Amino acid sequence: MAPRKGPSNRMKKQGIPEPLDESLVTRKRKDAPAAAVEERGKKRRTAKEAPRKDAVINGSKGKSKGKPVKKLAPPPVSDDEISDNEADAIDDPDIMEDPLDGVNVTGLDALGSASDSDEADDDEFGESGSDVVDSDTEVRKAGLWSDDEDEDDIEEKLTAANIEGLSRKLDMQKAIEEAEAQAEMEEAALQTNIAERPKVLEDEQDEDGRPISTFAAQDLQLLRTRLTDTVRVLDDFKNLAEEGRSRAEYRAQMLKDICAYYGYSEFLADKLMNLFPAREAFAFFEANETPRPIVIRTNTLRTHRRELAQTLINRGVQLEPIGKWSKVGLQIFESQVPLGATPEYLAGHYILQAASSFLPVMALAPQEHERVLDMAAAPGGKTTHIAALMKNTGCIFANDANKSRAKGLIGNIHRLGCKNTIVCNYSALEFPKVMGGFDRVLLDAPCSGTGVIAKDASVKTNKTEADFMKLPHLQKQLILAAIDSVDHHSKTGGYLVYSTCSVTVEENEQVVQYALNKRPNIKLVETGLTFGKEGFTKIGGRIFHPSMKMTRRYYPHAYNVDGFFVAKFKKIGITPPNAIGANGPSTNGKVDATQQEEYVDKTPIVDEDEQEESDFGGWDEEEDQKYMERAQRNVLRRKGRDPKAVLDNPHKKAKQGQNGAEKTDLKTDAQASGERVQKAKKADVAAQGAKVNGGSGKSSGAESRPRKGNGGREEKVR
Ligand SMILES: C[S@@+](CC[C@H](N)C(=O)[O-])C[C@H]1O[C@@H](n2cnc3c(N)ncnc32)[C@H](O)[C@@H]1O
Repeated sequence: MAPRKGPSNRMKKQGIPEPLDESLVTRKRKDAPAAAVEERGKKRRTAKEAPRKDAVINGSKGKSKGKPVKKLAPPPVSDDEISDNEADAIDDPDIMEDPLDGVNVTGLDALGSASDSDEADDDEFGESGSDVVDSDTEVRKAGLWSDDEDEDDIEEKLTAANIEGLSRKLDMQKAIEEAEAQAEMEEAALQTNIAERPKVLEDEQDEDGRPISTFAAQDLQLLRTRLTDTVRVLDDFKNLAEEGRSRAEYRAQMLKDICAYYGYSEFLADKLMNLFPAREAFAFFEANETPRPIVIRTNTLRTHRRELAQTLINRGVQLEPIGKWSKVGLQIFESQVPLGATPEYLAGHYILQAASSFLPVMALAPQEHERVLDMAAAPGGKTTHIAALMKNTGCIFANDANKSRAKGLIGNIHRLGCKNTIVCNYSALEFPKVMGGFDRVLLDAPCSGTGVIAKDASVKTNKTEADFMKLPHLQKQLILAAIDSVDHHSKTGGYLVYSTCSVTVEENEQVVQYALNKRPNIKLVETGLTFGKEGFTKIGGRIFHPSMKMTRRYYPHAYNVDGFFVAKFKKIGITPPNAIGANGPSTNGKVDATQQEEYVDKTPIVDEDEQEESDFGGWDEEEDQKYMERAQRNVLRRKGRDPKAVLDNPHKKAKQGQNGAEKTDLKTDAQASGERVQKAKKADVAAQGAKVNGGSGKSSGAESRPRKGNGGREEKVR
């Protein structure tokens, strides 16, 4: 892969960033005009020309001066290379696939302290670990290497070994400061050049009433200027908007420019823009243009973080602890060796894992000797973290529906020395039927990957309305299966963590709300994570349960981590008999009298037709319907047909089947593929049911067996 141009976000310490400052924007689209490239080149040259501050670091000025900058190592071998056909719809946020690029720098802020459960005994860097970002040597030494005076010599050596990276860090800091100053000047000039109310909107409009742009989309500089102006206006509409112009017009302009500048489909850009105020939305899109830092997680089953850091530094890796919030993460600034092929990597001392992927496991907080289910586990970043936290005790069932990915999972489990883990290959929808009664369940759900666009830019254009119907539908089914796999009687646990690497409301709050609606026997609890934004309780006309505040959202522009969502539930009782779906722990020997009375429906959840509404209910079904209809109208419009004329056509209506299903070609792509998925799923479930039952082809019997606690009466099985 060609090296990235311009400084990378990887060099930034993970932490809460400065308020949006356009000067910090360093990376534009690859097709940016030559002027922009030239400008970046200048900045890089500035960085090189900036005087080094080696002496400030450790008094050994000149040590690294003149030392040829070695060619960087090839990209780390991804732990996720088995990912193949899943790539489209299912994103794996965990494994860093990008090559190391260029010099890496800048300060990390601690985002909070690691919870006790986060391998507390591995805190070799001490409390001051995060202070090492400071260029002051003394702080660095004390914080990074040890409090142990006997090890002064080693510390000295290590500090020297890391010196080149630190020196570059200072260079880069200086370059950034200069770039900031320059941008401030530009901004000031811009402010004086433009009228008080910037002229952003064109007078001409298209047939939809949207402004027509007078310059070509490839005029990126102009586009960017208009974008920042529009953001400014939306930020201070009262004072900056042109007279007679509405907020909607500015928003439409911004949407158009976001699509042109960053290359998003209008559909996705709109969805993402709706999550934030204009300024923050801009910061989000901007952050998606730069990769996140390379991070490795120390495998505490094999080594300690300090030991690992020492070894890697000796190999020419520049690194730092990730921040106070994790005691096992190391941020890599630069490496002379391929991180996916070092002896330590091969010996399983670490795994390349995105920082935000630590979070769901930290929230899960698995305890020693517990029984844990990781429902969608491949390639195993989180499973192996769970195993480490459990110190290889208890038992983890690591499941993934994708066989080839499950093979990679096995590879990682072996490499990292997890001995308490059993790998299985079911659709997680089957899980209450396969087995249940888990102390804790992690559902790191398949998702659209809108949190990892920096890693996979194809998400910008390849996600459709259909995806945002199919995926939430699957996620809703999975979360019910997950809940029903938890043992609410667990003495130590009874928890479920739901996570995605997506930032959309449909895949997060809506799924959580759905679970709360369908399972009154669960409640949201605090995640225990020390940073992260609260989940939405209200957005775009949707209202969620107040406890949604306890869920956590992570954004690239806010924390320099992949976009992520984490929710933690506690199961507080049996699933009531009228609940939709399954509930059925009985295989761990923990069945008691109460459970005997429990409604046990081990049927995989394949349909949601019969769902009742609740206080917050109604929105899921109606909402889905609304989207379906909108999608249908859009498809017709795209085909150049008038949706009103077609959809209200009595002839078409007459063609509808008895159940109201559309039998004409009016079905949207979304509907058609949704149905195909349902059919395939049913077939798959049937086949897997056969597999579970020894390949006899018979069902488990759950479908025909009278339900317990129901007076022998047959429950309706979907
Ligand atoms: C986000 S990735 C999981 C990443 C993993 N937890 C980790 O930390 O390495 C989602 C996974 O869900 C799996 N998956 C998709 N549908 C599934 C289903 N119905 N049952 C189980 N796993 C499924 C995919 O194969 C994919 O590996």
